[in-house]
Amino acid sequence: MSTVLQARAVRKSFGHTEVLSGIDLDVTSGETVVVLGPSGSGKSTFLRCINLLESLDAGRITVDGRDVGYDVRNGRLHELSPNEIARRRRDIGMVFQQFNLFPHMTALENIIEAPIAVLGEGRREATARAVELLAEVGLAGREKAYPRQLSGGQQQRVAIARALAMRPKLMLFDEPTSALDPELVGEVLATMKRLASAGLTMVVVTHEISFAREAADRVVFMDAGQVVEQGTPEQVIDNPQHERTRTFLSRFL
Ligand SMILES: Nc1ncnc2c1ncn2[C@@H]1O[C@H](COP(=O)(O)OP(=O)(O)OP(=O)(O)O)[C@@H](O)[C@H]1O
Repeated sequence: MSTVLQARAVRKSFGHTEVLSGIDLDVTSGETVVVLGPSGSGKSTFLRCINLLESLDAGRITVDGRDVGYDVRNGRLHELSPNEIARRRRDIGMVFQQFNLFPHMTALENIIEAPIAVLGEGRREATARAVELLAEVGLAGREKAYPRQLSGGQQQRVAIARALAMRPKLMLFDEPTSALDPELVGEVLATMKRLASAGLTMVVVTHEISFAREAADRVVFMDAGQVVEQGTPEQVIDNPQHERTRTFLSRFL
């Protein structure tokens, strides 16, 4: 299996506070990795570093062998041109807590916008793919719906389809269900489980332990900017080796 994501000794501080204290993580093609950890442990910051929304202070991140989070020449993200950032980000899809759909565009328009503008796909091709993707996320026939006409769970599934339309090599999910009403969480998790089973390479930050148990190939437990332990869901969730993992998990029992 080829390595899609490789993070090495990733460090990041905000002011004097070190939020990531040397993260190493490899994700192979087709793998679903769920990152668990207490609030403030650095999970979102790590995803944001992968997706060039934050610069690294030290370390290296590659996606599909290409440096993404760090300009090796000078180590400074803000010196990359917007075009260079867009180019490096192209292989990475990200789904946020808030769906961030364009409110004045239909579901279909939201999905086809970037493939046409960024990948240079033709409208016909992009539209055909968007129709397929909407079906894949359980929203067949909702092409013409505007975000306000959709539930939060449906909007989040459009956001997932929009990210998939860019044909990413890696998908990042940052607490994709935490802004949803409880009754809408299941439909989003079911979509994500289907994508995981279909072989999408995914890193998912979530507090949904049931999702980790059912969909993860590997669970990574982070605390205080470090990977404390990782392994299969059975290893990490059912037989945690570290006190910090046990304390965290005890909240969900
Ligand atoms: N842009 C920023 N400037 C300053 N501090 C930040 C910034 N972004 C994050 N932090 C701090 O970094 C720490 C880690 O935040 P992060 O969001 O990565 O944690 P998390 O594990 O994802 O938490 P949660 O589960 O609550 O989302 C927190 O103390 C947060 O306040």
